Order: sequence, then C-alpha cells, then structure tokens
Amino acid sequence: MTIIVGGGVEEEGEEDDFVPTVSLTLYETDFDQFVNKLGEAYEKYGFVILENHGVAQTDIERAFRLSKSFFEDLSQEEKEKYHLPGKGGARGFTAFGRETAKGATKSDLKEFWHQGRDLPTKGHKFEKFMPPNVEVNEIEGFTESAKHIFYSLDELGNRVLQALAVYLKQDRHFFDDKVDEGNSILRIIHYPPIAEESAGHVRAGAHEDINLITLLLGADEGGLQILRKDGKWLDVNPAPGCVTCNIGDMLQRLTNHVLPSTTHRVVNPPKERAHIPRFSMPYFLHPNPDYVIDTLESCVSEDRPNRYPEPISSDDYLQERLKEIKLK
Ligand SMILES: O=C(O)CCC(=O)C(=O)O
Ligand SMILES: [Fe+2]
Repeated sequence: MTIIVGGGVEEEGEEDDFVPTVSLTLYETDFDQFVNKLGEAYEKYGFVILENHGVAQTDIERAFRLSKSFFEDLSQEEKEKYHLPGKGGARGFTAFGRETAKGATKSDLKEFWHQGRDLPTKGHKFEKFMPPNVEVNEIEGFTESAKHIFYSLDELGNRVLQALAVYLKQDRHFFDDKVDEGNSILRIIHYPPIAEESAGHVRAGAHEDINLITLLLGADEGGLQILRKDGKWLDVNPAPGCVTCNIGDMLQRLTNHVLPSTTHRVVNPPKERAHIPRFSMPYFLHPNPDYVIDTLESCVSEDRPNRYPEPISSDDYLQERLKEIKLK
C-alpha cells in the first residue's frame, strides 16, 4: 500500500512500518484530534513525527551549519577546552568515545555539545543542579543559535505535554509548573565518518532516553531505528525539517508504562556512505529537578498494578542514570 509519511511524501509499505506523522496545525484547529493522534502513536510506538511544528526551517539549517563548523573546523584541542570535568557532561563539550549505552561495553561513535537552561537569577534554588552554560568563542552565532533552538523545542515540547496531559486524563496544564524550570538539555551531536573498521562500535547503541520526552532534529539523515513491540527494528524516516518526538523513561515511569519509552539506536551507514558524517540535535525535556515522579493514579488499575510504588525525585533518577551511561 502507499502511505503518506508526512510533508506529502509517499512511500510503499505496510501501515505498521511507519512511525505516524502528526501536524501541529491540529493543535490549533482540533486539539482533541491532536490528543488522540499523539496518544495512539505513542501507545503503539513510543515515537511520533511532528510536522508544521513552527520552528523555522532557516533557524534549523543555521543551527546545523554552526554545529558542522564547531565540530569540523575546531581542532581537538580547541574543543577540549570546552569540556567541564566532573560535571557529568551537563554543559559544554563531551569527546568522541565517551558515552556508552546502558549495559553496552563499546562506546558510541559520537561527540556532542550540551546546552542547558539559563536560570533567571543569581542564587537560584536550582543552581546546584544546573551549572551555567559554556560560550563558544570561535564560532560566531553558535551560542545564540543553540539557545534559540533550545527554547523553540522547549516551547514545542510544552504543547506536546499539554496533549499528553489530556490523554492521561489530567488537566491540560498539568505539566506546566513541573517543567517550567526543567533541567532540560539540547544535545548537538556529530557522528564523524566511520573509519575502516569500527570493531563493533555503533553510532548510538540501543538505549532508552532518560527524560520525559525527546524532540529530535536531523533524523531525516537516516540511521535512526526503533525497536517495535514484535522485536523488529524499524527505520524512522521523517520528511526533512520534521521533529521526531519520543517518550523517555521518566514519563514511562510516571504513566506506569501507559506511554512506553521505546528502545532506539543509530546504526552505522552502509560502506558507500561511511565517509558521510551525521549531525543531529535531540532536545531532552526534563522536569524541574525537585519534581517527584510518583505514578499517576489514572494509570493504575487492577490489570495494571503500580510498578513503581516508591516515588523518586527527578534529580536522583537522573544521577543514577548518568552513572549507567558512563557520563558520571
Ligand atoms: O542522533 C539521533 O538521531 C538520535 C540520538 C539519540 O537517540 C540520543 O542521543 O539519545
Ligand atoms: Fe536517544
């Protein structure tokens, strides 16, 4: 059958072979339909592709141009200057070969930059959780562009969370005061060309995201795959400029697995494309660090007993998980 996969693009395949694309225009014109489409896609795949999301294509292209310039034009020494030791990679640069998927022995084939939230005041109660951002001096516009993408995806994420709140039978604004000072991170990733022999290392090993939801730019480059419930790996093929949005472990925990955090990975390209680098930008939307994740009552029933009777603070949960992926 022919399927429209977003942006009017047609592809051949079975309906189950595609992560659904949902348009943000529905958020304005038919919120209930937006809620249902998102909820259905998430219950089935844990992933959805968002089009007409309002982040300007020119801003996205600029951010990718500046990312390319940072990773390819600066020397290793210049990049290393922006690494903050002992901070769990929370801000600035993390070198190639550092992050290792939970349970994996071989590190991922990537280097990345982390941009976080700027706290509004000095002496803010979240300073101990959220260190200041690092400014890149060599690449004009890099910091400003990273901030712009951070806050644009944050705003988009808030709209997705409104829909999910309604889907979960909460007030539409349930998440608003739980994420307004969230310890969120924009990760600007560079996967360099693959060397002759990658010795079992992959661009990003199979993992689940830690946070509430992730909003990803750049997946149109290919390589991203999700693990379907039947055990098959499914390519995620968004139309250019779309945002891929998935559920992370914190939201899976809060919803007692009503919304699943789906395992995903980035596979190495075939030999003839091994010389092509890949760039992507996931925005990991986190709750405020003092928010306590306590299973929603609307997600517990006789058939679905509470898997997490012990509540946990977002920061304790995050710190545990950072150790597991060798960033702490
Ligand atoms: O690069 C991508 O497309 C996905 C990256 C990812 O899954 C992650 O960094 O958690
Ligand atoms: Fe991920």
